[in-house]
Amino acid sequence: MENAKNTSPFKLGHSLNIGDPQVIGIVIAIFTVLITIGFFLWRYKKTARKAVLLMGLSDAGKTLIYTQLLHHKFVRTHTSVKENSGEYAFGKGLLRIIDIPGHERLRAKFFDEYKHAAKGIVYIVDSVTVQKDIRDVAEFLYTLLSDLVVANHSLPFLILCNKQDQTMAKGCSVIKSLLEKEMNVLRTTKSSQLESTNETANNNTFLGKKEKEFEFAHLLPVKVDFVESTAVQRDPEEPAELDGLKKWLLQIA
Ligand SMILES: Nc1nc2c(ncn2[C@@H]2O[C@H](COP(=O)(O)OP(=O)(O)OP(=O)(O)O)[C@@H](O)[C@H]2O)c(=O)[nH]1
Repeated sequence: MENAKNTSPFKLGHSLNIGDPQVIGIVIAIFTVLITIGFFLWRYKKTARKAVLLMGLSDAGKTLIYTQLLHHKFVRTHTSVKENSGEYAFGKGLLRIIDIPGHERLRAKFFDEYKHAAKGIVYIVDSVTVQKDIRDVAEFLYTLLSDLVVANHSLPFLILCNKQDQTMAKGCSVIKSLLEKEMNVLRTTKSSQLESTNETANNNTFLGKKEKEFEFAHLLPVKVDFVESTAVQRDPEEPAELDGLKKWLLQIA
């Protein structure tokens, strides 16, 4: 009994023997636990959701909004074939803004690549052509909203009604009701397509409340907000009008 007391590795003073295999075992165990915790913290930081995806049809203004937000300047843009990614810092906060190409053949691939890092999605709409392109605008939005990652993480959406400097631009409330009407139609066609082919959806294809007209408010806990923007400067000395977008970014950060 006396012997056991003296060899206890927890007893400081004369009984702590560094070469004791028991002590070595404990030290190795502590190191292993610390390294494992460190590794998980590092992985968590690396994969933490801090990206905001700029999405929408081609020509909506994503790349110009990206450059105005990050570099505060107007640039002549071209159809993007790859993503732009950069850090948007404000106060103590930091978000990664990712401008995803709007081209039909590219957008799904980029969305799949970045959706796991997304903290929110900005869906940019060309307010001039929205009525003419309503089917495509609504269909792409429907695809994004019914994605499982969006639903599981309740990712917030901002519908950004861009190009408000144009006289033919529709306002936010008109765009919202145009989209709600079209989403309603899409929802019916998508559910009957599924029924007729006897397929089971691999995502939440039914959006909103059954037996009710489609409303964005019914998507909660996925919150969908609408604001207006103008990404070109009306006057070269004046900044672009992106205040609504900036406020929303602050809210979700
Ligand atoms: N008048 C006006 N033009 C804008 C505005 N925002 C963007 N544009 C113009 O719209 C065109 C398309 O803008 P982009 O930023 O390239 O569009 P995009 O959404 O990135 O397009 P993709 O790269 O094809 O996905 C450019 O000529 C822009 O200068 C705006 O607020 N007002």
